[in-house]
Amino acid sequence: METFGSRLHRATRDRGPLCVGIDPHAALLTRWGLPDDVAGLERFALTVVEALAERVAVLKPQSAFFERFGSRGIAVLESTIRQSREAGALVLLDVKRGDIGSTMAAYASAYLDPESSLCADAITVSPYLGVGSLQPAFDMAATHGGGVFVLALTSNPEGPAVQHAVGAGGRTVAQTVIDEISQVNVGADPLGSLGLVVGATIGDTGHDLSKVNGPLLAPGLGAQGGSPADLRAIFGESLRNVLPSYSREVLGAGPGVTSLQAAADRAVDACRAVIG
Ligand SMILES: O=c1ccn([C@@H]2O[C@H](COP(=O)(O)O)[C@@H](O)[C@H]2O)c(=O)[nH]1
Repeated sequence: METFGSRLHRATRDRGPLCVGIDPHAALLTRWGLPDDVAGLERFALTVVEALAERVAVLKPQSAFFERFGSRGIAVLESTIRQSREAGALVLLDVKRGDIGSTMAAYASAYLDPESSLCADAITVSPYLGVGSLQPAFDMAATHGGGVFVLALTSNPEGPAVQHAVGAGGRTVAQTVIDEISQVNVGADPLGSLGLVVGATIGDTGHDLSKVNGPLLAPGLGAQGGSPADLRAIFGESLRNVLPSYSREVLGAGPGVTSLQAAADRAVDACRAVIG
């Protein structure tokens, strides 16, 4: 079985280093001329899939925008995941789960077990209950060739108050998360399957990402003010492992399929110019 790290490495080599978020904001539905209801949600999500799933390496549905429509929104999320994967994109479900280990095992079944209708290639998780509490998700990912992206240095301005706090050992909370994930990825080739989320807006914080040997998801590009040029200062020599992520910047080009494709092409070209 091919690991997620290997599949992601191949996808970004073949399609370019780009993740596009599927974030059906109410404002975007309106801008696309769609109703803010389940029918609008479905049209929006499946238009993005039609435009981009055969084109970009990774699609990242934001679960919150589907959950807000209840069970019918979840049904749209299921079909969005399934159709994206069938068309060849890797699906990173941005769901930011994190809980005590026994509950985490249920989340892992929901999102990383191929038997589940919500199974994605990878998910985002929060390490706030301790990186060790995420072990059931790491185990499920390893068993089925999935991936897990752990929040480390998030793109929002509130993040540093927690993530830059220094613990008893003199390391920041974020560096502790980075180091624990780095240990799991030791020796993985070409890339580990455990990734980190490091925002494109954070600037040079002095955190050491050099040993991660796993994918570094960089949200915050475009709408939040980050640009591909900012990635160099944040990631330094780890730049080759960065997966830049845009949502509103690309989605704002819709509803036309060709306009969405052109926006994604512009984004991947800008990222390639920095990452290679
Ligand atoms: O640190 C983080 C972690 C996740 N996100 C998510 O990425 C997208 C960003 O959307 P844009 O429209 O490109 O701003 C969104 O789903 C966030 O929940 C993040 O922004 N920062």
